[in-house]
Amino acid sequence: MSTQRNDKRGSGPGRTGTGSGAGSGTGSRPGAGAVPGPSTGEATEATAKGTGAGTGPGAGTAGTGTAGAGGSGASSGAADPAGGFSRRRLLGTASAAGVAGLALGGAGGAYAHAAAQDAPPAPLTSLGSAEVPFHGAHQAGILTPAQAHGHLVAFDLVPDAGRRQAAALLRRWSETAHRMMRGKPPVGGEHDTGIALDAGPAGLTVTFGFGRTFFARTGLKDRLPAQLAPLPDFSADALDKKRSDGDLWIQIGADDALVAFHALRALQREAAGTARPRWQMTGFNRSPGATDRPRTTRNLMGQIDGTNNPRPDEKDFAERVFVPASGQPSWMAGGSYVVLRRIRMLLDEWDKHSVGDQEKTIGRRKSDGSPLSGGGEHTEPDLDKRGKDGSPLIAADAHIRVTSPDSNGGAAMLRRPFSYHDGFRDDGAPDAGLLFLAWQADPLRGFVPVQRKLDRGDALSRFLRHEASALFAVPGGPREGEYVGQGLLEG
Ligand SMILES: C=CC1=C(C)c2cc3[nH]c(cc4nc(cc5[nH]c(cc1n2)c(C)c5CCC(=O)O)C(CCC(=O)O)=C4C)c(C)c3C=C
Ligand SMILES: [Fe+2]
Repeated sequence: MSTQRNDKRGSGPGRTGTGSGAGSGTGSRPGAGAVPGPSTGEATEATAKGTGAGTGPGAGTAGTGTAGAGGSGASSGAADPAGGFSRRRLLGTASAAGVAGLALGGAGGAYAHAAAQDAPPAPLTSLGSAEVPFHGAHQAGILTPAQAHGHLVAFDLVPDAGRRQAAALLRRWSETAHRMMRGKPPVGGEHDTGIALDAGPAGLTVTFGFGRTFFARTGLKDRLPAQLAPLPDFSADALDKKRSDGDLWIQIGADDALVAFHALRALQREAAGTARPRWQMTGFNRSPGATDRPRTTRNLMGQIDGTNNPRPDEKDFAERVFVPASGQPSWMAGGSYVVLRRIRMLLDEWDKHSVGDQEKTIGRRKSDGSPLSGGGEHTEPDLDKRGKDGSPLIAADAHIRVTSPDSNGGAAMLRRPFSYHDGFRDDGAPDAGLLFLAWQADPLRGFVPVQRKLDRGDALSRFLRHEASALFAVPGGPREGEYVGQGLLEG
């Protein structure tokens, strides 16, 4: 089904992904190179403009299928050419059902009924139909441009679940992730509430990881990677242990909020009896198409954030981000280690400062992200350049100086964060900030040395509070017929 969808619309750059040996979900970014991360969020929309999104497949399905009436219809809809069931086709059959007098209820129902009669079945937009491959050298959701909606959720195995139960869970989860990333309902569709029934996969990615505690609980201590050693304590940490760590981790991203929640709900349901949610965080990024052209996203402090991420076209990119094929342990080949930090921003404090002060704090202009040493957003910052008064244009404590690989023995990481806002605190301040996600081949050559420096005090840290922390081993992408982590659990 989904292949057909992409074929008809053209599979140009964006979240249709390259699916090449380079790994799954490598969207490329028109006009700005294949830069992963927040900056690429608009690639899909930019692609849509040039790919004739109007030629929708399945446009003639209305009235031909079995109307999957009601909530569980996702599992009883029209068969697609690949032998599965497609929400896209169900959109057509639902229209037919409406004409046949299905109770839709209320004004919305009346509107839907009229719309179903008047309009030909509308094709999904390119945003809805964007599909990221599940299989590949790397799991999807690392190189994939960061989506507009994200959920991060950690699970702990229940006391009597061991290696066998964990393997069965990863097999179930992988199958469901694979299905949903193609716009199909999850495994066990009879229990599915059809939350995203009318939508395509909308760039859905599901990424799985293993925490340090998983290995003791499953008798796999001999396979624990050295890279999962606990992160050091940082002096400014104020970590909530209940929202930190975990045996298992899932990152979900999609450009539609219902698609993202649907995946979260399905995966949580499938964990029942084997693992319990430990914590969950919800985040967001700019929506594809919100800007005039693909632009690097902004964080909640208003800064352009993601400019100087390592790029896949750089020669040392793969070795910085991914465990090599010959790396140890062997089950982590093609994998990566992700550090999560929930970082609250002191926005009320931040807002009191002038734009000039805010720019000095980072070392870049707020308007266009250009470094204070001159040039445009993508000009390399000149850390040696001085102003007329002899002082460095990028201050000694500016965030980009303190975090730059040049200041940290080459340490680098791929940042792919989500913003979050969870209401207001007792003092009235927003509980908002960054779900900071850093991907690297080894945290000791990525996050750790840089955070040690930040902990000693850069200008930005005054406005930040690290409130939760976790580190997970994220294995390479599965091959066809495999589940994520099979090399660990069965190797
Ligand atoms: C330990 C690593 C890092 C943490 C924690 C971190 C938090 C954090 N950063 C911003 C905003 C920006 N960061 C920028 C650049 C940047 N940040 C890190 C690392 C951490 N940031 C690195 C390695 C870099 C790149 C440095 C370089 O090579 O130039 C920028 C500038 C634009 C960009 O390149 O992305 C901003 C803005 C926030 C708000 C934050 C915590 C909430
Ligand atoms: Fe940063």
